Amino acid sequence: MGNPFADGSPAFAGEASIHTFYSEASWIEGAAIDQLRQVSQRVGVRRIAAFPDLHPGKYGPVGSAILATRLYPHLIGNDIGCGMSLFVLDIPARKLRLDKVAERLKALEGGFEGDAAARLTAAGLAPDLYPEALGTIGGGNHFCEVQGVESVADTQAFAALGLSRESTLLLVHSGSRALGSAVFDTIRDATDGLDGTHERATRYLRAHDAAVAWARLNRAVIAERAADALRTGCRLIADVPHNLIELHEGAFLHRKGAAKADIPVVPIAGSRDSASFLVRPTAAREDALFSLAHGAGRKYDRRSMTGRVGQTRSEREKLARNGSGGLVICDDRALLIEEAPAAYKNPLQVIRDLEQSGLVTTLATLKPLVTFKKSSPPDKRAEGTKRGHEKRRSRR
Ligand SMILES: Nc1nc2c(ncn2[C@@H]2O[C@H](COP(=O)(O)O)[C@@H](O)[C@H]2O)c(=O)[nH]1
Ligand SMILES: [Mn+2]
Repeated sequence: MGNPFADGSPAFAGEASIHTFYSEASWIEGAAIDQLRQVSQRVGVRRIAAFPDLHPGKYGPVGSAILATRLYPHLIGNDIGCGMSLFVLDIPARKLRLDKVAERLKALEGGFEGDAAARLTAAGLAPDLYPEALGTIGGGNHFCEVQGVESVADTQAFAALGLSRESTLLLVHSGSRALGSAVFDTIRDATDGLDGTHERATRYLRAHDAAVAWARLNRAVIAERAADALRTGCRLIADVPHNLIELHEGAFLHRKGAAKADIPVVPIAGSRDSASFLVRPTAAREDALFSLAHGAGRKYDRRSMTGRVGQTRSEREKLARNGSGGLVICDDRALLIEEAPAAYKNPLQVIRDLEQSGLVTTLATLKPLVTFKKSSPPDKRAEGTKRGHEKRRSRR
């Protein structure tokens, strides 16, 4: 894999500088580098930071932060506000029986039975803003994962967060569900981006901000539901969105699969069969556009996973477990294959590159114990989304 920007120095293509934070050892697809170049040549794009989880996306590079004087909703796509929230559960890992945890987490399959409208209102959102979807994980690679602590690199900093080797963590990856898609639908024709002063841009940004807040609340409700199912409590350690737009020095900072790094600690996901990490962003890094890798990043796209793994029954059975005895709950065979650990890059290399670039120090390495992935048949998924859109449209 060619890596023309491996030294971390800016390369210029068009007007924009591209800073990369990955080494030659990282797996970077040529198609992702092509996307970086294309974005760098777009009107108003000033600076780009690209991380070791970089991979090609539908509308642009995933694993990158892009500063532009023009607004590009397509760089973010439909899952506005998607992110990772890390919680600590009020139960030590040694007390967990994984088969029981797996059984109980199946409660996440259904909808949230609490007062969604009240939760939305309390979060400053309209009570009728997709209450039916609140607290649900969604498909794709969204997940809710119970994790143990594999090792602690900075005991003091870890303890300051109220965490120890004994802790049980819960990592929730989800976004704004059908709300984000509906917001994106309103702007889908704006493939050349928008002038930020235009009224359409203002309207999009208002709806975008609501979707970001909705996604954050969604992760919190998912965590509460998981903790309830496990008959315990939970406390937030960090909520870190990785698909969003923020204002930065009068320009638009687009993060697509790039974690916000201007917060104290950031979870970086691996896969359901590899380590995830809790890191501390080192300092305000303007060159990295105050961002970090958000995960391992895809090595193979979903479609190309079919045929690569899960060919035999025993291979499929293996996919429902991880290498260290952890469990995976996913009754959708296609999803199990599309999201197999082999679909992802090596998260250790991602962390090595971030550390070597001076962007993070690692606090702890976390290991997957039970991974819950939402799985409803594809026809139901499409139906749910369509229904959501129609409902919103009729309200407008
Ligand atoms: N700990 C786990 N990490 C996972 C799992 N499935 C995917 N992943 C990681 O999350 C990011 C999310 O990517 P996004 O672009 O869709 O936001 C991905 O890069 C993987 O590293 C899992 O089951 N457990
Ligand atoms: Mn995501």
